Amino acid sequence: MVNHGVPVGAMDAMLEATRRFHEQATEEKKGLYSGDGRLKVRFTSNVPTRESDVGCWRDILTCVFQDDSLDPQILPPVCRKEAIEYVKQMIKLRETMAELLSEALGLTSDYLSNIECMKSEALSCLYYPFCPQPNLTMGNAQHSDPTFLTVLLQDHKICGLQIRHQNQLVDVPPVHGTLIANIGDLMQIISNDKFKSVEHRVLAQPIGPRLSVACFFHPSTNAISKPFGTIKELLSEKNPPLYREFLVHEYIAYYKLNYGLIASALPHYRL
Ligand SMILES: O=C(O)CCC(=O)C(=O)O
Ligand SMILES: [Fe+2]
Repeated sequence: MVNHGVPVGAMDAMLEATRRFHEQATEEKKGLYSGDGRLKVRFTSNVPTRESDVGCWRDILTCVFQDDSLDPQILPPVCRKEAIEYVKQMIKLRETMAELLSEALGLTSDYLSNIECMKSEALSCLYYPFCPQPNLTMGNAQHSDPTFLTVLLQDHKICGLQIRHQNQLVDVPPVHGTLIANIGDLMQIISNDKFKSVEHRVLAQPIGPRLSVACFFHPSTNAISKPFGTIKELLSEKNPPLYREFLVHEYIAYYKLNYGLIASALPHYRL
């Protein structure tokens, strides 16, 4: 868990703003309801569209800050100020994390920043309502994130998040004022398995609502159009690439198509 100076006030305000958005009347939210992943701001709910889809017990407000920016006017007024401030803090944290992760890989500290693999943020403001039959569903099916890095802010009153550790699912009890940094699949690929993405899930529960805000870091517009592959500097005769090159949007499309059916798209890209 890390917190490099993100004010606790900005974190609490973001969770409260998430609650405010979701607890509005349906009339207020329905204009943003859409399954069109190209929209920068959209509201989605638990509606599987195919028979094989896994439905999850939660609603999501997604706000995409492509290249670190988003027109404030399209953000819902009930959470506009808080989301802008929170993303500002996430960008600062991203800069620190990019340096630390570059150095941990034995690269120059500006390496990950230069390849712009985390230069955009998709803020996912999650609301898991009270569930009357929690044994029949999940809050979030088991998965690893198809991102480079995820910074997760979770409700400090209600548990539910579990990660897979040594083949067992273990609870991650929330601690007020802390954030969780999860390596995503795409970082695992470019680091040639030096960093490992973490599988996790969220239980549906007979208490609620549980709130969380995930900040998914993905590439800049410039970087996202080209294929990514293992960082060349990490390769040698003894360390051949373990994965084939990938286009980020293809990776995400494969992940979405199989959400809930497989935990990770990594094996699909393994050489
Ligand atoms: O709500 C949480 O704590 C986790 C959410 C999550 O894993 C995701 O949205 O990818
Ligand atoms: Fe996740």
